[in-house]
Amino acid sequence: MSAAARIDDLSFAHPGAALPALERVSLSIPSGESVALLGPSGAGKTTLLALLDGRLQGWRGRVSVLGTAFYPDRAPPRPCRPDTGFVFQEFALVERSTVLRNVLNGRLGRMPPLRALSGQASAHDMTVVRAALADCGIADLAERRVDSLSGGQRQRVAIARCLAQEPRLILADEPVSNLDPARAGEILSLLTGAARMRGATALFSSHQPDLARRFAQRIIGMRNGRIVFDVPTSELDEDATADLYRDAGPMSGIGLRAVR
Ligand SMILES: Nc1ncnc2c1ncn2[C@@H]1O[C@H](COP(=O)(O)OP(=O)(O)OP(=O)(O)O)[C@@H](O)[C@H]1O
Repeated sequence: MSAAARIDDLSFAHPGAALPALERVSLSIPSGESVALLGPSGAGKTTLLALLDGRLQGWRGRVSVLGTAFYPDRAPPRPCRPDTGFVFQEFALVERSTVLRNVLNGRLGRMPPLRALSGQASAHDMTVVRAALADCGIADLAERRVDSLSGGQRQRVAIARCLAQEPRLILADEPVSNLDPARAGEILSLLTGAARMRGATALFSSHQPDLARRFAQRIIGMRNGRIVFDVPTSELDEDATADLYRDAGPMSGIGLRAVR
């Protein structure tokens, strides 16, 4: 199977940071699979996702995403950007705008520049947006303002916006850490199911090994900026997972963020 993303011997330190956030990382994300990134706070999960999203510069090593090589001194070429979608933990929605408008924003990267500037959606854009709303179970919320929605509904909007972009690679940074366990399962089921239906690859980070096991076909464990294991879910070892979080300190708690 071809790789949706490939990283070879990559190291990266955030500007001004004393220690590298990623150290000698090599991995390959198989095309069409759902893959989970596990690891305590500060392990480097967010940094790895930002790298694959083309937002980091100044790294050492080799990176290619969906067959396009990235370079450490420049942003990825514009035409390949809409192929990667990102779902943020904090949703990153326009709160005072409607659900429909937010999901339509996912189409902007697919529109010709002039149409994107004027926000004029084509009939095809609307068809894709309506399908994304329906797949995420929020068609009936289309005209509601985002600031009137619950956390679970907001995350559905964020996923619908990402799907409207028609990405081939979906990156999600702790997409369920703000949700209760039942909602968290629903949202991960939605995210990985929608990716599968579209033949897209999904890579999501999580602090919850049980959810990673349920929804990922492959699990990558990280600690201190390094990959500790990278295995099919069926081969995930309980002890290896426990070791990942052992003595990780108070920063490893679910939902806690590293100090930036
Ligand atoms: N903007 C930044 N500037 C300096 N250091 C940073 C920055 N962002 C992250 N770091 C550091 O890089 C390391 C990796 O952080 P990262 O956020 O990638 O970890 P994480 O595994 O995603 O953690 P969490 O689970 O808390 O989100 C940490 O030591 C963190 O403090």
